[in-house]
Amino acid sequence: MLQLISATPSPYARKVRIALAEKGIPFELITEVPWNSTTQTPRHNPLEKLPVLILEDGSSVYESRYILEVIEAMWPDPPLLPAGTWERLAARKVEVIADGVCDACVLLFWERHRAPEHQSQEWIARQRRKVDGGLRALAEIAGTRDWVVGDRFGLADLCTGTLLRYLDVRFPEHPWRSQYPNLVALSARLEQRPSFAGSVPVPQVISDKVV
Ligand SMILES: N[C@@H](CCC(=O)N[C@@H](CS(=O)(=O)O)C(=O)NCC(=O)O)C(=O)O
Repeated sequence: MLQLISATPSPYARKVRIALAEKGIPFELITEVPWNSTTQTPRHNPLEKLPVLILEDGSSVYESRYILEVIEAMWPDPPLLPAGTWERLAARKVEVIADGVCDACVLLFWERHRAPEHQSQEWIARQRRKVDGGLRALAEIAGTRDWVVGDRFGLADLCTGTLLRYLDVRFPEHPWRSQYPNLVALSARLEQRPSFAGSVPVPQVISDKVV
């Protein structure tokens, strides 16, 4: 059976969990804390990051964007990408923005884990700008349409939804809910999907010293 190495707060792993669930593909969920020395992740990804999709032949696929491409190629129906070239590229651009905001959140999270005297306020401000700028761009793209790109659920919704709920876990004080009512409505709609309801992110316990 397919296996997915995941972590409870991971927005990147949630992207894959949702994609597999939307396509009805059964898989074994292996929940890890990649920050602890006990993690198995490095055995399957030389970059030591999850998510990692372990295929039936034991080979491993990593990097969420690439994992989703492999899933789309192996199990094309229902498609998560629009058929038209430019709509497909528009969905990929939304993934770039959403992943970039998640990346900035991760950097912010770890900077704040440093002792106060070692935290760089300039670095924190820089990551915060990326989060704010990315959210602004996503709110503009999403508008008040039912779906972020195209006329049905797809990759752009999957990435935007996972990012928004991740903010609640890693950046709960961010005012996006008061800034972007259209994103609040989109998130609420997406979280009602069984694929989202079955993969709600929660914080994890990190026992090792990471930074
Ligand atoms: N670009 C990667 C990012 C994956 C990533 O950063 N994963 C984190 C876990 S989480 O932040 O998603 O919860 C990780 O494994 N980090 C371990 C490490 O960076 O060594 C993807 O999209 O898959």
